[in-house]
Amino acid sequence: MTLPSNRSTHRILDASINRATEGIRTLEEFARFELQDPTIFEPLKSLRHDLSNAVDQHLSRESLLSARDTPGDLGTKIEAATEYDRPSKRVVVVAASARVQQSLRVIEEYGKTLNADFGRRVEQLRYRAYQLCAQQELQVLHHRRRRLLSKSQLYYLIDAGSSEPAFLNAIKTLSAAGVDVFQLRDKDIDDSTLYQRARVGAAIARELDRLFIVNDRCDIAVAADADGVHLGQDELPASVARTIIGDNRLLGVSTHSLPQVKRAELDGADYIGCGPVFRSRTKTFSEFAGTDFLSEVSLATPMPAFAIGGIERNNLSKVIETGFTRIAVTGAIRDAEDPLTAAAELREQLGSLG
Ligand SMILES: Cc1ncc(COP(=O)(O)OP(=O)(O)O)c(N)n1
Ligand SMILES: Cc1ncsc1CCOP(=O)(O)O
Ligand SMILES: [Mg+2]
Repeated sequence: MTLPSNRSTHRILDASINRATEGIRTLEEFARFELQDPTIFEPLKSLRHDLSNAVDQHLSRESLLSARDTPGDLGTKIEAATEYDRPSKRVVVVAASARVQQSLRVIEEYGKTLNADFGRRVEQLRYRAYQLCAQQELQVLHHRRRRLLSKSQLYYLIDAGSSEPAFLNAIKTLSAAGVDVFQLRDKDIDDSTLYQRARVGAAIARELDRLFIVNDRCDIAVAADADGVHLGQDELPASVARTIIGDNRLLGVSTHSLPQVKRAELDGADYIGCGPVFRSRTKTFSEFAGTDFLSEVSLATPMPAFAIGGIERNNLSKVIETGFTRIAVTGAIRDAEDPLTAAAELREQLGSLG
C-alpha cells in the first residue's frame, strides 16, 4: 500500500515528469519545424526518451498514475499572469526552456527520496538540458535576426533624439509605418548616452520584431545586446569585428565597389550598404558609386544589399530599376514634414520582395 507521503511524492513526480516532457516536446517542435536543425532536434528527442527510460526503470508507472488527481490539483486553477503572454515564438521557447530545467530539478530532488540512482540519472539529464536549452535559445536569436534581415526593405539611420522617450516613440511609430531596421548613428553624443539609447532601442525593437543595429561600435552593440553592428571601409575590418560580436549578431559593411562587395562576403558580412547613390543632405561625399554600381551588385552577390545615399521618393524608381528592393535612408524620413507618411510611402513604393 502506498503511504500518503509517498502518494504526494508520486503526485509531484507525475506532474513534473509531464511538465518536463511537454517542455522538451515544445522545444523539439521548434527545432524540427522552425529551425529545421537536426543537431538540436535529435538531442532533445533523446533527452525525452532518456527521461522516460529512467522513469520506467526506477519508478512505478502504476504509483505515478494512481497518484494523479488533476481535478483536485490546486495548480490547475491558478493562472500565472504571464501564462498567456506569448507574443512570439521566441517567448514560447524561453518559457519552455525554463519549464524543462525547473521540472527536471524538481524530479531530481523528490526522486532522490524514493530512489538515489534515479536522482543521479535525472541530475545528468538536467545538465544535458541546460546545455541544449542554451544552444536552442542562441539559435532562436540567430534565426530571428536572419529571418528578419531576409525580409527587410526599409532601413532607417536614426540619431539619439532629444530624449529617450522621443527616441523610443520614433522607433515605435516608424516601425508601425513600415521601417524594418533601425541603425543608431549619432556621432555627436557621449558613449554613456549612446550605450543607453542602444540598450533601450534594442529592447523595444525586439518587442516590435524589428532589427536594431549600432553604427561603428562593436563594443556598444555587444554591451547593449543589439542585433548587430554596421561598419565602414575605414573602420575595424569585418573579419575582426566578427570575433568581437560573435556568430549570432549581424554584421553590415559599407561598400562602394565590387571588390569591396566580394571582400565583405568573404569576411562574413551578413548584409551590405551600397552607395553613395545620390547627393545626400546628411553626409558630404566627393565621389558617388551611383546607380551603375547598384546594377552590378544586383548580379554579383546573394547578400541582402541596401542602397544608400540621398534616396528620396522622387529618385527611388531609379534605384528600383537597378534591381534593388532595399534602401537605407536618413533625410527622406527624418526631414519630411510627416515622417510617418514618408516612411509608409517609401515602403509602399518598394513593394514586397519577389
Ligand atoms: C546601411 C548603411 N550603409 C552604409 C553606411 C555608411 O557607413 P560608413 O561608411 O561607415 O559611414 P558612417 O555611417 O560611419 O558615417 C551606413 N552607416 N549604413
Ligand atoms: C551614412 C551615410 N552613408 C552614405 S549616405 C549616408 C547618410 C544617410 O543617407 P541620406 O540622409 O542621404 O538618406
Ligand atoms: Mg562608419
